[in-house]
Amino acid sequence: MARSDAQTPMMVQYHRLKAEAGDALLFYRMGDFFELFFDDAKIAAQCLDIALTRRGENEGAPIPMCGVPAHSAESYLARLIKAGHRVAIAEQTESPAEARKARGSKALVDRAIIRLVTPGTLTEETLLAPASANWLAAVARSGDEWGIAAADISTGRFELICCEAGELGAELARLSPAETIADSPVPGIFSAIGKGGFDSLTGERSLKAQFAVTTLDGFGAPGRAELAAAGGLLAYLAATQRDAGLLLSAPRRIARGTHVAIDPATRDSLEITRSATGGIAGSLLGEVDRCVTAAGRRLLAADLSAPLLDRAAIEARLALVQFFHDDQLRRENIRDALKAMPDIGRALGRLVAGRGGPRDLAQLRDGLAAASSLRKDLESITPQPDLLRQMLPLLGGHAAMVDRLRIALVDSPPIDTSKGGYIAEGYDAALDGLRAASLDGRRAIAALEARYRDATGVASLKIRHNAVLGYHIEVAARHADRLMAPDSGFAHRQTLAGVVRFNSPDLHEEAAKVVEAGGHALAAEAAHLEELTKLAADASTAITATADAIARIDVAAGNAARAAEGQWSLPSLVEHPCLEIDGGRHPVVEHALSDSGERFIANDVSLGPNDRLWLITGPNMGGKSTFLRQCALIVLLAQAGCFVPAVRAKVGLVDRLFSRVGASDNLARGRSTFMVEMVETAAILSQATPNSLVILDEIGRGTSTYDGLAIAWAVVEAMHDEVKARTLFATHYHELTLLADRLDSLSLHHVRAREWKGELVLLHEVADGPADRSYGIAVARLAGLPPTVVARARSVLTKLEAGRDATGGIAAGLDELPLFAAVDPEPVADPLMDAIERFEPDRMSPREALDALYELKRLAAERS
Ligand SMILES: Nc1ncnc2c1ncn2[C@@H]1O[C@H](COP(=O)(O)OP(=O)(O)OP(=O)(O)O)[C@@H](O)[C@H]1O
Repeated sequence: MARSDAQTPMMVQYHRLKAEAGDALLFYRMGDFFELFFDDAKIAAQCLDIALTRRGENEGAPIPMCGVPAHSAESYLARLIKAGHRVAIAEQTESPAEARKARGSKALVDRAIIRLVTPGTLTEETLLAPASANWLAAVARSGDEWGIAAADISTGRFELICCEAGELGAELARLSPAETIADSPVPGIFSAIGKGGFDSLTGERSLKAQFAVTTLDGFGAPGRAELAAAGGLLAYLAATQRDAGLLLSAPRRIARGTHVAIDPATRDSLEITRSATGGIAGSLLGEVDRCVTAAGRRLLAADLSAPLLDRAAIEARLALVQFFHDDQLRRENIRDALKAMPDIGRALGRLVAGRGGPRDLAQLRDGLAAASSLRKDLESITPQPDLLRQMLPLLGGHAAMVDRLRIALVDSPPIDTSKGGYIAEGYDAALDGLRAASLDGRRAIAALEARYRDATGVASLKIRHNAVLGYHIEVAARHADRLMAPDSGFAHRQTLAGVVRFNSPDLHEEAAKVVEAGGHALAAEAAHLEELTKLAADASTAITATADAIARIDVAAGNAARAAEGQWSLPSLVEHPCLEIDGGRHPVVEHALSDSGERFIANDVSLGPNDRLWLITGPNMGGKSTFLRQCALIVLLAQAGCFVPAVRAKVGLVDRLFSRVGASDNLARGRSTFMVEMVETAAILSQATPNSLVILDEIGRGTSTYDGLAIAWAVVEAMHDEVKARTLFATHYHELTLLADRLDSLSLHHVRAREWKGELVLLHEVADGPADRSYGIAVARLAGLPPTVVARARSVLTKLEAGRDATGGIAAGLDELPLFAAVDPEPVADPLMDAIERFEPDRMSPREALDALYELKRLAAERS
């Protein structure tokens, strides 16, 4: 793409803009199209499945080109962004006529990049998923602290988060950003490079400027890492949005300890907002969601992604759910009212970004009016839960704006604003006058048409309008002679196959009136649109608060509906570490079973200080994994402020939630399955606290039996003696049940099964005590393993069991092993210390001493 001397001025301009766009695809506006050239064209043509053509030459080679119509560019943009591209939009900043006037007849139209469209900076309805937040996250580091600044400019949410390196993954996983940026790649996190500004001083300055404040104390005095991240974020937003406005609420500082820490592996394993296959269907979110607004769905996803730690805050949410749960009629009335509400948060986002239109204003008008009547409905009900009482005032207060929008806008404004017609009659007398003049002119033109038909005797004569000729008279070619006569009063304009077009002084005069009045009317409407948009933007804080309150009511009413539908119950929360669930169910598995006409068996759990580790054995397919996960999901739902699928649940608040499945396939991350399992287990052992809930499903199964059992054994001991978290541990290693004799707070449980007339019956019931047998071969038979193989397996098993009985099995003597805590930790190899001990300075030449120094530096670097 090097420039050649023979480049046209247009190509020179193109290359300048492309250099500015960097790795973004350049949409280069040419008339009614956005064109892409060179490699950009090849990428876009393939991604969009559109024709790749050629245009002119560059250095002797044809230039690949493809284009998309400007009026439908959004749908193409959506596909490119979804495929992971960024797009720079280069618009014409003057009309061809202006260019000619300013710089001569051959002047090139000026173009400039007006916006960089990236996944994290979208505001258009067509580019966003209605039910998902669209976060842009900037990550920065200061010393040992990491900061995240995250903004969703489609609704204005803005968060600042401070965390340690180990928590960064969990915090980002909570947000699940559409785009993550940093000033250099962050290990373990896929991040694009931002546009600079990642330092705390810039961050402080930019925040103060953005919110027009002189101190950041009002924002909770963010630390250096958060400020640096905010600096990077605001610089990126400025670079991508250019001159567009920015909807940003004051930053909410997410203090440490606000949310239950849930790392990415646990999120995947519990399928919280996304199922293993990637969609919402089959996830917890999909199963809980009964919201009727998109904003409600976004809030519910955020709630489930970040369960709370503060009991009062959770109970406030629960009280609101109960308020709707207890009165079905009230709930359904409110949900009906909510259903009709437009997404005012996102409409506001578009308006503030300068990409909104009269339709967005109409959405504000209708949404804010509906919010105010919702307030009236709710106000009349007593008693009200605290959260509702706090939110009610936020639903109103927009009467003046609603009134103004009501009189200013037509009922349902057109999508295409280029022809006007969105400002209502009676709002502006001058506009009405212009419209009347334009209408009079058009009437006069219609009258002219009738007059000319009479005068010429051509009944098919028409007065038409097009972009090139404006108003003109058109007759079929065979009648043209009558108008061609020099004294006819008509002036010839154009002859086409079949028709001939004319002008006349009267028509010219009337047309000028119409065009002038129409142009002025359009300009007047545009001015009103701008003014009304500003009015909305100025009230953005209050409108956002209304949007948030509506979403919270929708989430609570939806959860109440879900609870009523599935007989879910109000959980009780306590501060001490316990977990008591009667009749708990796994909502997703229950749903799947009911679809196939089967019944889910509810199960109980009871963990407390003296019984905090349950070791669960039982056959494959017996329901161990389901039981483990349902316990975690019930805790998660409870702390998110939702009712839970159980008859009764008492939840001691959990600070961290961990869920690990042994040797799950994770080749995508480039590690062996067993390695992943061990890395994740190590993370739990180092991060879980006595207030955590840990779920370990067949840890240790990814290696040889001896190694696996040894690891599982040691992990159980460590969980019990050191970590002391509430733990559910499912295993096939029956040998682990020996631990029950030694570990006081460990108890044995199993999922029940029976063999009946040679058939295995899985009861899916969790009962006390160890499983009597593993039933592995019976399950294999159930799965259709050939009878010969099953028979052979049985005889091998009999032999193995005989050997086990004779020797005491692979765990023989393990119960006499001293406790984990009493075992000396394995000495850790330290090459640096080894080297220091090996060197003998008295025997070294200066050269050897220098080499030794270099080696020490190298070893020290490896260690850090
Ligand atoms: N409580 C239950 N009631 C009814 N059916 C259940 C229940 N729990 C599990 N199931 C059914 O059993 C299947 C297997 O459950 P799950 O995966 O939990 O078993 P598992 O014991 O963990 O098996 P494995 O040891 O092979 O991993 C589920 O897909 C579901 O269809």
